[in-house]
Amino acid sequence: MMEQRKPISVAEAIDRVIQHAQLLGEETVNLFESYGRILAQPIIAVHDVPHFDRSPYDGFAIRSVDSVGATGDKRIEFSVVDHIGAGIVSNKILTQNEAVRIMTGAPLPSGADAIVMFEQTIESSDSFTIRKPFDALENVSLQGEDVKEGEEIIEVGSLIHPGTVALLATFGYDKVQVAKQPIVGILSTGTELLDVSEPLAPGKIRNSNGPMIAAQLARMGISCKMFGLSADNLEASLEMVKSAAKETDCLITTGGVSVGDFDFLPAIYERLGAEVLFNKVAMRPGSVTTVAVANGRYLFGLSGNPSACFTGFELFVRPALLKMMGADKIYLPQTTAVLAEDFTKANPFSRFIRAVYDGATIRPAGFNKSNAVSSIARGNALIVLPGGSRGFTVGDKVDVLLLGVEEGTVKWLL
Ligand SMILES: Nc1nc2c(c(=O)[nH]1)N[C@H]1C(S)=C(S)[C@@H](COP(=O)(O)OP(=O)(O)OC[C@H]3O[C@@H](n4cnc5c(N)ncnc54)[C@H](O)[C@@H]3O)O[C@H]1N2
Ligand code: MOO
Ligand SMILES: [Mg+2]
Repeated sequence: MMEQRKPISVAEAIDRVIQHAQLLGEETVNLFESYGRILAQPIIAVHDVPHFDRSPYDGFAIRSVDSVGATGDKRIEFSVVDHIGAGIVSNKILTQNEAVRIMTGAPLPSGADAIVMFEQTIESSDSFTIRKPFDALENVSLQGEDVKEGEEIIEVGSLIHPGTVALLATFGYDKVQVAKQPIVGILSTGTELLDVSEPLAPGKIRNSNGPMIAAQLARMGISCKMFGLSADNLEASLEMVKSAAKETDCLITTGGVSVGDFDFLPAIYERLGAEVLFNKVAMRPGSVTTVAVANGRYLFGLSGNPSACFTGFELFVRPALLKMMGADKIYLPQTTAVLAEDFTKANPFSRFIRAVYDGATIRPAGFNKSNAVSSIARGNALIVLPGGSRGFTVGDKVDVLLLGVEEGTVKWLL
């Protein structure tokens, strides 16, 4: 008789998965290769930024005391004693009514404490006049105004994005300590599967899950080992899973996890002596998603149905891999949006609907069954409807999970 599987909630399933994440350790990479990695050391300011007082404008550096009393009728004149651009240090010490012609980014000369913009002067050959007094430190970019030495600016576990790279460069990190990345394998099971380049044949379909998961990993900056295809044969699949698992921290299989006569993953987990964390989740699609652990390695048994496979990756594989790298934000970004289309179907389980989100409203991305591939391609987000609900209509506020931000919008919205 067929085993009865007991569904657990999505939250419980995610919890069980991430509890088994083992940290992978650290490595050093070049700054130029650090984008997208997880920071393994905090960024602590090793000096003030900027580390000297500087001019934020093109103009003249003056002593503010010399500008006292300046008006439109009683302009005060300064004589220009030096001329510097960014990167040059003036060796002049300003005395009464002297000024240095100074460009944006250049250090304030000794004695100077204010900057007059070109636009605030009337210039002659070696002098200029001003029509208003300047306060001490007026128009000065002060040492440490951006960052103070010793400040912790970015925490361990942060994703390195272009701004992080700029900060690392500022402090002279040409090498960066980052978390090691997991070695992830992908094995697509199914006698019906053809390689992408093969011509269609009766009853056969091309393997779309394997390349899709490789791209989902690539979106996280993680590469993978492709173990190809495995026909539905218990002994052969068992050998492939065994040898692939040996080479990986995390092996993702697709297909063969349900209750069919040729669904061999449950038997494979048993033969491996793997601990099955769950084999039924109260969600659609992806209810048969199975996660097991053997010898400290993850075995993700994602459903063969493309939409279920996609969703299983985003909900379970993604946070597990991020946790292995010590990342601090392991879950998909969430928001709420207004439904732009009725969704009246009942939701006995939590439902994840591939959807198109435009920054305000959201609508299902077309044909939305578990076996759909077109809606994964059209969608950029997932609508999340709670189990036990039904009858959502236009205008209802719904929960949304965002899936990557590679793509922009068609229109400028502000
Ligand atoms: N009696 C029951 N039947 C089914 C149940 C159930 O509870 N009782 N669950 C259904 C649900 S829900 C899903 S989802 C599927 C899951 O099936 P498997 O994970 O075992 O996957 P397969 O049977 O191998 O394939 C399902 C489907 O997906 C296609 N497929 C498989 N691999 C790929 C691939 N790499 N690329 C593209 N498409 C793939 C495959 O041809 C099948 O059409 O089971 C239901 N049945
Ligand atoms: O696991 Mo199935 O995707 O619930 O449709
Ligand atoms: Mg099956």
